[in-house]
Formats: sequence, C-alpha cells, structure tokens
Amino acid sequence: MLSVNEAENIIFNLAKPLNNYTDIETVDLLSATGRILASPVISQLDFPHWDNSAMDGYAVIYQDVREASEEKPTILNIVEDIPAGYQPQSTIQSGQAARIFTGAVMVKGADTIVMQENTRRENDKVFILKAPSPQEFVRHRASYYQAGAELLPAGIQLNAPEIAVLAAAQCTKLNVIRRPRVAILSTGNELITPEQTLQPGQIVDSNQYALFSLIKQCGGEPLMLGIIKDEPGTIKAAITEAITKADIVLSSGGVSVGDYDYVENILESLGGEIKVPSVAMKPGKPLTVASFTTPDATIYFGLPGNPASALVSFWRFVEPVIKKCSSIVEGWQPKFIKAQTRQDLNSNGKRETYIWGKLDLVDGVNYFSAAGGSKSSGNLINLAQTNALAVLEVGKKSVSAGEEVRVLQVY
Ligand SMILES: Nc1nc2c(c(=O)[nH]1)N[C@H]1C(S)=C(S)[C@@H](COP(=O)(O)OP(=O)(O)OC[C@H]3O[C@@H](n4cnc5c(N)ncnc54)[C@H](O)[C@@H]3O)O[C@H]1N2
Ligand code: MOO
Ligand SMILES: [Mg+2]
Repeated sequence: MLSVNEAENIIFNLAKPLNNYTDIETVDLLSATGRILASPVISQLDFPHWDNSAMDGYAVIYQDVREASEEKPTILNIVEDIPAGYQPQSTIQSGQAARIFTGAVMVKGADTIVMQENTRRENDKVFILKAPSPQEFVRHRASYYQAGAELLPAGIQLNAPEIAVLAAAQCTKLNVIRRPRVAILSTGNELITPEQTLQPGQIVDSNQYALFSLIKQCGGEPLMLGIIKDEPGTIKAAITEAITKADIVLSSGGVSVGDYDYVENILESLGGEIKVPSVAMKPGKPLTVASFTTPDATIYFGLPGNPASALVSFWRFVEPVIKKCSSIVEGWQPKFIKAQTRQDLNSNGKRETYIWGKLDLVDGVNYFSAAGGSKSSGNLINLAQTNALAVLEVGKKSVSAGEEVRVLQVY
C-alpha cells in the first residue's frame, strides 16, 4: 500500500494548473473576490497620482521655517486655501504659506507640510511654532507605485486588499482563471436525498452535500450528478458523463472490497489509469485515484463512502488539487502547523492516523482538542465545529496531553 507521502507526490503531480490564456473569463470587479488573476495588471496611473499632503496644516518652504520655535515663531502670510480635490493656483514664495488639508494637492513652491497642531492662526497669518523636518508630511507622486510597472502579478487570489488596489487603478473588468469544474457523484443503493422519506436501512447522501460545500469553499465549480445505483452499467454511464464534463471527478463509496464496490474496475474499463489504489491512512484507506487522457486530463478521486473518510481524503488530497488546478501560484499546498494537544491521542500505529478536532490559538500557542464521541469513520456528527486534523505518523501509537503534534489546518 502507498504511504500518504507517496500518494501525495503522485496525486499533486497529476494536478495541472488551468491555462492562463485559454481557461479564462472576464468578471466585474465586484464579482472578483476570491478569484485567481489570469494576467498581470499594469496601471497607467502613478500612486499617489500627485504630490499631496499627509496632514491638515500649512504648506511651507522648509528654508523659511527651519529655525521656528515656540519662543521665536516664524510668521508666514497665507495666500491660498487648498481643500482635497482642488487644483492650487498659486506658487508659494519665501514668507508665504498655503492652508492645506489631508490628501490635497501640494502647491507649487512649497516643499514641506507643518501640521496644524504646531501652528497658531491669526487672520491671514500663521505662526509656525516648531521646525518640521525637510519634506515632512509630503506624500510624493509615484512613491508607492510607478505607472507602467506590474501592479499585480498573474496567479494571485483577489481578496479585499487587491480589490481596493484594482478599484483605485480603475480596473473594473478583470481576466480571471475559470473555476475548475468538479463533478460529484454518490454511489450506493442505500442512499436517498435529504428530501426523501427515510425507509429502514437507508442512509441520506450527506457526502454529496459536504463535497459541494467543500468544492465551493476552495474555489471550484461543483457539478452535482446525484445518487448512482450500485449497478456497473449505471455507474459506468455516470462516470463517462462526469469525466467528459469535469476537470476533476469525485465519487464517494464503492471503492473497498465488497461485492458492490465496482468503481475501480469501471475506471479501468473506461481507460483510466489507476495511480493510487489505496493509501496507508486512517480513515481513508480505500481512496482510489485514476487519471484519464480526456482533453482536460481529468483526475478521478474515488473517495471512500464513510463520511469522515470522504472528508479527510478531500482535505488531505483533493483540496490542494483543486487549488493547484485553479492556477494559484502560491499556497495551494496543505497547511500543517505544530500544536500542543490537550488530550492523549492514540492510533494503532499501522496507518497514518488523522484525528479531527479543534485548533485554538491562545497567547501565541496553538492548542489541539480532539472531537469528543466516537472516532468511527461512519460518525459524521462530531465533525461539526472541527477545523483541524491531528496527524500521527505510522509507528506512532500515542501522543500524550501537553506534547506537540502535527496538525493539518482545514479552515
Ligand atoms: N473487508 C473489508 N471491509 C472494509 C474495508 C476493508 O479494508 N476490508 N475497508 C473499510 C474502510 S476503511 C472503508 S472507509 C469503507 C469504504 O467503503 P466504500 O468506499 O466501499 O463505501 P461503501 O461501502 O459504499 O459505503 C461505506 C459506508 O459509507 C456510507 N456511505 C456511502 N456513501 C455515502 C454518502 N454519499 N453519504 C453518506 N454515507 C455514505 C455507506 O452507507 C456505508 O455505511 O469500507 C470498509 N470496509
Ligand atoms: O478509511 Mo476507512 O476510512 O478507515 O473508515
Ligand atoms: Mg463498500
């Protein structure tokens, strides 16, 4: 059986970023949050656009006020009032100043701003009570960014700071990478939808919902193909549809060794190359990964049916693949951190074990608290309100409370 690291190498290498030229769409700025920029943005505007004042105060010539003090103020004549948004008309001469406000355009002739608190006003005269430093509180044109340089590179995710930059640069239409299309199908004769009436022996298809939500949260476009009966012909037809429509396909169930576990054989019969037949991890052992030579080089994940196994497999392997396919340049890899466990954690030591729980940051220390209740991979109830998975590598049978453990952050 492949180790988690071996499986990870194979799976992450299968994932190819979507194409920055052909796999793009144009979106409005207000729809761009979370999207991945397809091409670099260059602005023809300098930032700041003009020399301007960082304070409410007076625009002066430094040489005039360099000796100013409370005892010996420099007295200047005010020749103009400059609010923000106004284009100054005068040129300051020695002995003169202009009243100016934060963000207002710097007046010609002046080179320094004296903040209001260091002045006293008498009619059209200002008394400078404290010498400023040269060029103090002047925000110089192009000191933040020079027109023509790269403002934002391709491959970054657009979040609030980038949206602000794009708004300021008046970029209202953006080329972003299309979302990777991820098909989901649930296999199982026992499955019903959440709307149907439960009959004895049936199980509600929660995996389809969990996967839909996970795909959305990591930037993919989910395509729900529904519940598929455990019949080879039906599964084959559904998988055929899924691999033609999607970049990535996720099925759940039917990958173990039972009489109704058909997925692996069907993948092979459709020309899929089984890259990962199972993984030495708990939960998630029967994870089956195949690649197809469809035009989109579809990657197929046969996730185990047990709800916790499906989610853990998703967080460990599928989420990074969706993010890498989305063409994000940095940060698609899983995020592991060190934390102190609040309880003893146990494993049989045979497979890399993932224990779901909650990560808290208290006074700069990360603490991991394992979820209470049954650790069965059939128990989805105690997955609620968890945000992390503690990892016990093969051979590690326990970590005691207070000791350090490696943790995969999933939210
Ligand atoms: N003899 C063995 N039996 C099992 C082994 C093994 O090595 N030898 N592995 C076990 C492990 S580990 C897992 S995980 C499961 C995986 O089973 P499958 O992927 O084949 O999944 P199913 O048999 O179809 O279902 C398992 C379980 O999960 C429920 N399920 C399935 N789909 C959904 C869904 N969409 N939403 C909610 N719940 C779902 C299903 O009803 C079953 O209870 O195999 C072990 N067996
Ligand atoms: O992988 Mo199964 O995943 O242990 O329940
Ligand atoms: Mg099974």
